Amino acid sequence: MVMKIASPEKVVSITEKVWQRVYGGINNNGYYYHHHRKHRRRCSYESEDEYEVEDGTIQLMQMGAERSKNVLILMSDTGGGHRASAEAIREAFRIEFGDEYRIYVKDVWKEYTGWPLNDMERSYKFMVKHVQLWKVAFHSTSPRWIHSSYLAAIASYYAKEVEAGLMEYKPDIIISVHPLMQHIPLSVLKWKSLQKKVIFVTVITDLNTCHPTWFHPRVNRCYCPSKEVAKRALYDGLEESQIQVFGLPIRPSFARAVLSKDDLRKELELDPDLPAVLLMGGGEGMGPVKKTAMVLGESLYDNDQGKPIGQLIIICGRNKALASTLESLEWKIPVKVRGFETQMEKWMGACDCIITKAGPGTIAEALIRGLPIVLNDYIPGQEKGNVPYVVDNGAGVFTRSPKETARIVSEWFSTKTDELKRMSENALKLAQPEAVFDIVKDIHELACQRGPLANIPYDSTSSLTNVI
Ligand SMILES: CCCCC/C=C\C/C=C\CCCCCCCC(=O)OC[C@H](CO[C@@H]1O[C@H](CO)[C@H](O)[C@H](O)[C@H]1O)OC(=O)CCCCCCC/C=C\C/C=C\CCCCC
Ligand SMILES: O=c1ccn([C@@H]2O[C@H](COP(=O)(O)OP(=O)(O)O)[C@@H](O)[C@H]2O)c(=O)[nH]1
Repeated sequence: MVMKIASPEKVVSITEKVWQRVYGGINNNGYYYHHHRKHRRRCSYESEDEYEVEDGTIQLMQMGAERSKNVLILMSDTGGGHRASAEAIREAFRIEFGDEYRIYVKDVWKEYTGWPLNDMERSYKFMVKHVQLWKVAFHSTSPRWIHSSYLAAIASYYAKEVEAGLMEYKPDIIISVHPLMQHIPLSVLKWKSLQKKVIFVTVITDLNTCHPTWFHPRVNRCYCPSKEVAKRALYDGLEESQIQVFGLPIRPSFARAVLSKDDLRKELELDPDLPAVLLMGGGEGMGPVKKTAMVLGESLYDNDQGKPIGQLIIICGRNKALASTLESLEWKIPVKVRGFETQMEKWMGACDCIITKAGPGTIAEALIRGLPIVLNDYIPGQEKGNVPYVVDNGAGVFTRSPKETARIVSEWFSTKTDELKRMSENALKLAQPEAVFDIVKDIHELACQRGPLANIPYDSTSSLTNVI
């Protein structure tokens, strides 16, 4: 590309200003712009004419266009699914766009605000342990006037803190992967007149019966993992143009890695021949894991032949008490007890079926690996609809009874191998491994449509109040 530049001195001084504004100085390599053109997907709004320096303004805009865009992903560790989706998005951005985007995954509430926002993990754990309490909280906050007024009050109370938290990362794009992270940041952006400058999208991580706090009419996009969720979004007042249905974002290691079961079993030190069932309960090791493990320990042992017909892998997530209890037990069959695992794709890839509570992340991952699913529990509200999603599509069964669970798995491993195979095929039909890539590409399109990066007036002190 040929650029028409008024004078080198002028370019350097303007460039310095831009870099100072954006990063607080010139970049390390002394590069200004179009040094990263190798990437095929860069926004294509640059043209020869646009580089012509009529005045400083155009030049400033183009420099801005060539810096990395800052993407802030808002999440909270209420369960393991929001972080898993946030990490999936970060990784997909890296794979697709290299250093064109700089990604921050943050729980801004926890870092910057006070009670109750900074304590959601604990409150959520407490409420789902007392499941009736959660049920009441979920359903009583569903009407829009209730949650909107509640969240508006919190937004005004913590406006300064939220503003500081958001501005710290100077986001060009904000992605929320949490149901309680639409209203408050969007209110703050509105108050600061930044709504037209910062792209705000929601990536919903519930497959069906999600809470209406996910749907905010002022988002640029709302990515729904299923048609059912998209219908709810429309019903709640979002426009069709705001909605995209790609699937639930799952870590690219699930979608892209080619894994051989034999190799994985060797690597994970599992029995190479015995069919394997994976038992888990989300990131927190919730649900009837212990009881189910104990019954399975008996039913996967063939007393007549005096040998096991299957092996059991139990992933307890962050539930350390569960892991240590299970480790202390004696087993007749091969059993592996693990804590929080970071390479879930390997454990799932080594197994033949899975038993889990109806967590959307685990379900979507299991579908990609073609694992038939026994759902043994669900959290009322947001996880309830995941049960028909799996069962009606023939990818699994639901039972709360550990005995029934053990019977089903024993049959899958002995007399009903055909059923196991059929369900595995149905699971693969439902899987959407490319969803996370479709989502980041669509966000990239939005960024391109927005044109060269706006000079968002983020001040290095991280508070906007000084500059607007
Ligand atoms: C007028 C009477 C009102 C009575 C309300 C009673 C109490 C209010 C207290 C709490 C509000 C509860 C919020 C309900 C909306 C939650 C929306 C939702 O779907 O949340 C789900 C997430 C967890 O994510 C899910 O995890 C699952 C697995 O575990 C699974 O992965 C699923 O896919 C995920 O979506 O829940 C939360 O994050 C809940 C956080 C709980 C915060 C409690 C804070 C309590 C104190 C005050 C409330 C402050 C802010 C909330 C504002 C509530 C307004 C909606
Ligand atoms: O040891 C573990 C246990 C769980 N997970 C991941 O945590 C997420 C759990 O999300 P889900 O929506 O199933 O349930 P939640 O934990 O939110 O209740 C899934 O991506 C799991 O693969 C993980 O990475 N390591």
